[in-house]
Formats: sequence, structure tokens, C-alpha cells
Amino acid sequence: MSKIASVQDLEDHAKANLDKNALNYYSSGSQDMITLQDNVNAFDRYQIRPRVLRNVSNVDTKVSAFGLTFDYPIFIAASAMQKMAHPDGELASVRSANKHNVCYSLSTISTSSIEEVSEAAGQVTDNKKIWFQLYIYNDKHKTIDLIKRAERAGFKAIILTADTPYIGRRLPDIRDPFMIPSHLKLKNIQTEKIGEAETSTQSSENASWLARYFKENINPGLTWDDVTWIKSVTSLPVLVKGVLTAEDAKLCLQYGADGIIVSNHGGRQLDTAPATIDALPEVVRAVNGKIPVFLDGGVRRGTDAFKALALGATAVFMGRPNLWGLFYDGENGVDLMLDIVFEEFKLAMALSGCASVKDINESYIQDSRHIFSKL
Ligand SMILES: Cc1cc2nc3c(=O)[nH]c(=O)nc-3n(C[C@H](O)[C@H](O)[C@H](O)COP(=O)(O)O)c2cc1C
Ligand SMILES: CCCCCCC(=O)C(=O)O
Repeated sequence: MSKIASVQDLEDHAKANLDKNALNYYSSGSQDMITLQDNVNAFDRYQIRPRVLRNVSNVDTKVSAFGLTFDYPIFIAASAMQKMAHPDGELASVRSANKHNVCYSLSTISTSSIEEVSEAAGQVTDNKKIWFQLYIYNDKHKTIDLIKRAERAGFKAIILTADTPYIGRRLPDIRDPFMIPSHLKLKNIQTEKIGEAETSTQSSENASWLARYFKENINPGLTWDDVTWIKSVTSLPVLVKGVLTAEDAKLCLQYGADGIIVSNHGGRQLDTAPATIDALPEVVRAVNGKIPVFLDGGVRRGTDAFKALALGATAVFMGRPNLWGLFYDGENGVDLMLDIVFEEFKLAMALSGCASVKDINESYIQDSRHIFSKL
């Protein structure tokens, strides 16, 4: 087999070898998967405007947020049930992120517990670059318990996912209903409903296990007041994940969010929502530097990350590439994936004439659809 040289190679490997149950769950988007594809394709509509003769003998890729410094502005997004990709699952991912000194975000719906992930992130609390992605359960006590456990375990931020009042309509999952493998457990939560959901295959209302689990456990009635509520029960920074408009970005400011993740959930929720790189500029403009703005969705290359930073993101997250790396070779596979993307990013900086992340700004990017209006 040829050497792995790109995230695409890792994805190809997973698509050829991963079992159908896990592959369908990991790879699918909602409905016609238009947003899923557009997340990736949209990056190619933007071009980098390189500057030359800028002395790039040293390139500093470090970035800071919430008082933490990271070696690269490319983090790992929360994705559920990582032990389907590799027996070490989330523990391998967090070890790799930790080794690379970047942020790992842990899904509520994980196959390793909050405490196990914290332990795998190392002994020194200050060095743990772990953020906890929160789904708000119907039972508020369960939700508070998750937040408190994350705080105690040394997580440094809470990411409230706001785009999933119900699970998106994922056709592969409806056609061949996803089942969590019987040897795996959702380690963070005890739910009375899970046994029931796990054993049934398809309900009369044509909802998959995932959709039913969500409907039975996760609160679809959230409002902006819940941001205020979460802020009242934790001292950690609270980020809102799933923002795609200037209007919601302003509400984030109004309700005291500490950060925003521009995200469409990797195209798994509302199909035909905009690609995240297209939505980023209006969110950045609305926020006007008051809080950091992050992006996820379709980031597959270092140049994608460069483009997001040029449009105002503080850092980006990658979701599926983590799973493809994990499946390829556990922790080593995630290392390989991060090494490739980081090398691409550093080289993109050097070839664009940016010696520091602080140098990357709007002047380094053009939207190929608007290029003629600029002339
Ligand atoms: C298999 C899978 C599981 C996911 N699970 C969660 C989750 O539990 N919570 C969440 O907020 N987002 C979840 N996401 C969305 C990711 O956090 C992220 O928004 C998305 O994967 C980014 O797009 P990308 O996969 O193109 O990088 C999941 C995504 C995938 C692919
Ligand atoms: C087991 C309940 C569904 C988990 C949903 C995780 C998620 O966000 C996803 O996109 O899938």
C-alpha cells in the first residue's frame, strides 16, 4: 500500500475497510448531503493571495484562547462513539491531541468517560487542553452532573451544541439502522431509555435508534436563556456551537457566550445550510472581535485552516479526519493525521509570507466568486 500523504488518503482507507455500521454513522450527512459536500468544496472557492520575500525562516503557528496556548490553530471536534473506529477510541484521540498541544473536545455521547479522557490527557491539570461538548438532557440534574464532572476532571471549556434539538435525517441510518455495538457503552450517562433503544431496530415512525435516543433524552426546548443558565452553573467559558448567522452571533454576545463555533454539525443536521467557510465572515463581522470565533466543517487540509483564519477564525476543528486517523492506526493514526495537516498549515503560512499566525488576515484571501467585482 502507498504511504498515507493526506487526510483524503485516510478517508479512502476508512471507506474501503471500516464496517458498514460505523462507516455509515461516521460518514453520513443529512438528507441529500449537500451541506456535507459543500463544507469541503467551499474551501476551494477561496484562493490564498500569497506575499513573497517576507523572511519565513521561522514560522510561529501558536495561537491562544481562554488563557490557553496551543501549538497549532487546528483542534479536534467532538464526535460521538469513537471506540467504533478503534478500541482505544477517545483515549487515543486525546493522547494524540495532548502530545501535539492542541485542544481535544469530548462529546457527551462518548464511549470513554469524562474521567478516563481527563486521565489520558496527562497528570498536570494546567496542561490538559480538553473542552467538553454538552448536550442538555431533559433531566437538568443529569446535565448539571455532566458539567460538574467535566469541571472536576479539569476540562477547560464547555461547548454547548445548539444545532441539534432533533437529530438530522440521515438516510443511510434510516435505510440500515445504526446500532451501537453490544460491547460498547455510552460512558457518560446512565439513561433508563438506552437499553430499550439499543435493542429495538426500527419504530413505526421510521425513526432510527439515534433519532429515538435523541428524542427520548435530549431537550429540544432550549432557548437563549439556557446559555444564561449554563453560565450560572459553571465558571468555565461557554462556547455556542452551531451558529451560522450574524443574528445568532449577536445573541451569543447578548447572552454572555464566551466563544462561538461556526458549525453546521458537519452537514449532519439541516441540509442545504450554508458551508461554514461561507457563513464565517458574517459571524466574524457581527462579533467584531469581542469573543473568539472558531469554525468546523470540511476542514481537510492545512490550507483550509489558513483560509478560515484569514477570514477571522481563531482556530478550526476537524471532526471526521480524527475518526479516519483513529481507524487507520489508533493513536499513531491520529498522530499521522495531525502531523500531515500541521505540516500543510505551516507550509501554507510560509508560502504565503506569514511568519506568525497573527499575520494572517483578510488580505491573504479572495473569494473566486467575487474576484471580478474587486478589479
Ligand atoms: C460521527 C460524528 C459524530 C459527531 N458527534 C457529535 C457530538 O456528539 N456532538 C457534537 O456537538 N457534534 C458532533 N459531531 C459534529 C462535529 O463536532 C463537527 O461539527 C463536525 O464533524 C465537523 O465537520 P467535519 O466532520 O467535516 O470536520 C459529530 C460529527 C461526526 C462526523
Ligand atoms: C446516541 C445519540 C446520538 C448521538 C448524536 C451525536 C451527534 O451529534 C451526531 O452528529 O451523530
